[in-house]
Amino acid sequence: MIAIQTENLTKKYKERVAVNALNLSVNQGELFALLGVNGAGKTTTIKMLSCLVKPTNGDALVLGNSIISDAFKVKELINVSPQETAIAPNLTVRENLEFITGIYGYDRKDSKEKSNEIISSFGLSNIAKDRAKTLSGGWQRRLSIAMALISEPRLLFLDEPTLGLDVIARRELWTIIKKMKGKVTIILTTHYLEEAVSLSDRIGIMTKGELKEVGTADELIKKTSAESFEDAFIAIAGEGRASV
Ligand SMILES: Nc1ncnc2c1ncn2[C@@H]1O[C@H](COP(=O)(O)OP(=O)(O)OP(=O)(O)O)[C@@H](O)[C@H]1O
Repeated sequence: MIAIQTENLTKKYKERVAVNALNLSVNQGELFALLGVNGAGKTTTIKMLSCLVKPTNGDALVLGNSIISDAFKVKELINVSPQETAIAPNLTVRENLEFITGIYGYDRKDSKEKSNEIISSFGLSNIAKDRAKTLSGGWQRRLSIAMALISEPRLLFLDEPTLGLDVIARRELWTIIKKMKGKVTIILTTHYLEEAVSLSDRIGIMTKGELKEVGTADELIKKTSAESFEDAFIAIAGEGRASV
């Protein structure tokens, strides 16, 4: 089953083409990493697929629903864990989770049950009573991803989930993300190449708004006759690098 199928998906900001006729297919249950240098069009792609930005041309089907004509349905099926965490700093960890269950209409009993389930699966028990603002960056990201899963999305966008985290916090989040694999389709954007290699089933590399290559890390290495994934990435994405 296909989770995402884009058809010439395009976004222009005045004369600037942010995403150019993107044709991408992502399978259900897949963890797909979308890579590219700054300005390649990753965030714009995610914004269109999550119905935050309207395409200029083309369309995309998310679990069979058009992001243009069925945006309401698409929004019910997806969730986004944004780059900037979406937590309320003055609420405790549990209150943050219960705030979201409230938004999704859980009654008090179900809300408690759902929050307990998430607290347990995300290892948040010891900090459940702590205010979110007192948590380290890694734990805030973990809470933010946990909150995005409350609506039980079939498709989850993780936009640079480990940006700025230390190596240990990053590895801990990888473990959390690996546990989610297969249960929910995940689109991950990251600038950490080893993160994409470690977590993803397939990788798509964007350059100047276009999808240049798609494949497993090994396939991309072979295709470019590179010695490492980093070399393969540079060979594919390097031409899109704006001069500084
Ligand atoms: N709201 C906007 N108005 C005008 N131009 C925009 C807007 N959003 C993005 N762009 C432009 O579209 C292009 C793609 O940007 P986008 O943010 O999608 O890239 P990205 O791959 O996510 O980059 P990064 O890795 O830096 O987050 C860039 O040239 C950017 O300047």
